[in-house]
Amino acid sequence: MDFQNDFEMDYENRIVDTHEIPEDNLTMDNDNPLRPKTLGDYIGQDKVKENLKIYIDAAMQRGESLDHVLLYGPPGLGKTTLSQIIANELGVNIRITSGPAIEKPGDLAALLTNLNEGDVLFIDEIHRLNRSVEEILYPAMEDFAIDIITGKGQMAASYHLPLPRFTLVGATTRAGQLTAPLRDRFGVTLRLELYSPEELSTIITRSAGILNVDIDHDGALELASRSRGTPRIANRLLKRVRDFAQVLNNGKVTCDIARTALDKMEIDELGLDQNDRRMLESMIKFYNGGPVGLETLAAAIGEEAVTIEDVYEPYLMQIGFLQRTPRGRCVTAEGYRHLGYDFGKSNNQPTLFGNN
Ligand SMILES: Nc1ncnc2c1ncn2[C@@H]1O[C@H](COP(=O)(O)OP(=O)(O)OP(=O)(O)O)[C@@H](O)[C@H]1O
Ligand SMILES: [Mg+2]
Repeated sequence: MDFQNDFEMDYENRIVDTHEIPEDNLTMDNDNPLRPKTLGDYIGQDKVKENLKIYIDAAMQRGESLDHVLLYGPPGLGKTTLSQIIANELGVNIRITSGPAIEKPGDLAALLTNLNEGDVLFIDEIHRLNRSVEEILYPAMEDFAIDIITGKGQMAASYHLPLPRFTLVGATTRAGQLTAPLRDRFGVTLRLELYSPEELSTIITRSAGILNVDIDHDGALELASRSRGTPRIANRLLKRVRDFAQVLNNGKVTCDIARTALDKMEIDELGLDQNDRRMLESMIKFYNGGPVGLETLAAAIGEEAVTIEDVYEPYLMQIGFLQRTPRGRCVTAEGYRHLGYDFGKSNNQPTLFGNN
């Protein structure tokens, strides 16, 4: 069966991709004005905020550094933002790096020895640290010290280097890929959830205020309900819809304008774009709705398995269109209906032109 080409997708310009793209940051210095700076400005994630506030207050009252914090959840939900808020609330500096950027143990040693007492070291994609670097991190996190070995053979010498008491904030989309020794060294583990449309509409209204965009309540809610539970997408859609509003409606974003713009961008009323629909459709047409294994599915639609897991699945599962079973992924009856197919019928043809 040669359907590979039919299902090649346009990933490069996928507006609902949850990963960061340069235009998400409005300024070159990475100081995105849409990023809330305090816990009070950070919308949603109430459980996470409540707990974090207590840990931060307690640490500050004792005059100690905050325990190491692990943040996990799908891309674009606010892990980087939250790490900056943590440093801000603690009144300390933050150093930002990522797992793949730290290549050698020496790179990490340099970062650690340059920290001040109480500082936050943020390591994004911490599941991608290499082994030799990770091993330096264990004693650094636990004993606030590292052992550095210089020279070789008889000339080798080991130095025990004490470090300031710092707070490591690690972020990952996949907590399951962290090694057990690393995971165990975090005192606080917080899981970020997809946002509700109401929360996203508050985020959109706040961002619109910062960007000077005139948007009404229904316009914000319409954008919110198509943002896949993800603030990064909500902000991105707002910027695109602003252009339509400017040309078609004197700059005012209403429900109608939001709808027109999103329809033109082929993002349906639930936030699914062509890629989501094609993935579900290929599962229905070629695998009878599943179960189909992740790798098979990835090959069929010409996409990486990790992207399917990180980007497509969290939202499709959240809205109940996709299920993960031990034998593979399945499209649910709801998913069939949304795409306009009959559930439980083989050799499926769309009943109508779909529901969208
Ligand atoms: N709770 C929130 N309230 C308001 N805006 C938010 C919130 N969370 C995230 N944002 C906005 O969403 C954007 C993306 O957030 P952020 O970069 O922190 O995501 P992330 O979880 O670090 O993603 P990644 O996993 O891709 O690094 C930010 O620029 C910010 O404007
Ligand atoms: Mg980030």
